[in-house]
Amino acid sequence: MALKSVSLWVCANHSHAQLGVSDSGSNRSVSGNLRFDLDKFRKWECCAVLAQRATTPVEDEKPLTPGLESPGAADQTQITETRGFHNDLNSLPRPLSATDLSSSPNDGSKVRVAYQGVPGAYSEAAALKAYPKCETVPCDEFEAAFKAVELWLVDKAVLPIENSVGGSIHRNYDLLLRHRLHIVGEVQMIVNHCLLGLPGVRKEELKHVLSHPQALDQCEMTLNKLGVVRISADDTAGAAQIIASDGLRDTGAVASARAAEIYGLDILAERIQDNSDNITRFLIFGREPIIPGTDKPHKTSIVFTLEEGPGVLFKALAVFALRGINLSKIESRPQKKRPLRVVDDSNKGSAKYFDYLFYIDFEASMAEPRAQNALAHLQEIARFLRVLGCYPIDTSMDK
Ligand SMILES: O=C(O)C(=O)C[C@]1(C(=O)O)C=C[C@@H](O)C=C1
Repeated sequence: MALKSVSLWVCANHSHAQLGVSDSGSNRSVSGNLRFDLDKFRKWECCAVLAQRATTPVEDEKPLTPGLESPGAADQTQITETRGFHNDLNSLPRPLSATDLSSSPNDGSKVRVAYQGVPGAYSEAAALKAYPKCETVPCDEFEAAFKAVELWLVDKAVLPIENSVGGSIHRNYDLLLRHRLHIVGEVQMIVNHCLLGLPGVRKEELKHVLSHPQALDQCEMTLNKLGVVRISADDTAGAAQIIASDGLRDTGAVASARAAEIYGLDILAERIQDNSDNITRFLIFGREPIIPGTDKPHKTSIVFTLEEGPGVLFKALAVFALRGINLSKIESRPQKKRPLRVVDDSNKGSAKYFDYLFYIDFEASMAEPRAQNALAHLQEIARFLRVLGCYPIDTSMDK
């Protein structure tokens, strides 16, 4: 079976997306129209070209069946013939559909996913929740995970963005502006912290507790009762690893039950978080935006800045209220006198000064006209506006 290199391209046009496949082996290319209104999505998401490489067994190619996308698509499909094209319908590739454009199968079996921390970190568990069969790739810092995606070392990165007790993790919002990645999904997870110690150690013997600062904050009351000194670590599982490798008998770690298993520690106490509903929301970042649908509830994340003046924020928020769009998150961050390097569409960075950055998550898909109209309206008011991503809402916690 001959393996040939196939490159897939999508080019958003005014009222639809042009989509094509070129096959370097036979030097032929096929293009067609994807019946999907990408026009406004493209404008906001800057998805002028989505490119992806695939290696496809040529014998597996299926016949081209115009009209797969929706009734009436057949009359819009064009086939461009180049050298070596033969008129055998059975050997033609089938048209790509919007679902083909997500670069991975649903179980994530071919996906490499970066996360910050070491094995056993909650971020790794979040990556496995999003892509159950993925290969997880530990990174020492958030930024390393962003770079790993940009450099094609991994396919995705899963990073924490907010916690129901600790609030937002702004560092990751800042990194989003500095890197040209897109939010392609979210994962919500109940985080049940355990107190871990070396085998045989009792919790009364502990003088110090080591963990990620967010985890220490989430267990404040329990740790106060224990009267231990808190020490910050890069991540929860990293804390467990240090205790195991350094044999620290007077030090415990706040980490997951899985970290206890991996590093051979005892679980001295379970569910030690102050709030039993301790939920962390993680975002999945990818190189290309996903094509938003309307088949399931979607969320769109944006960041914008406004001119100084009375009522400007009120006007900005009204663009959503007027269209009945629910906001699930709003956050402002002072940026005064702090230049932010923002990467533009040409991938060049420039230092910009903003008074405040406003981050909003709203519950609508960019495929919906009301969302497109709201953003068109917002752009009239905003000095800077970027769509960070449009992605399906993780409803698994609601069940
Ligand atoms: O340290 C970990 O295990 C992480 O995945 C990081 C992190 C965070 O940054 O919020 C993730 C979930 C918990 O809220 C605590 C820590």
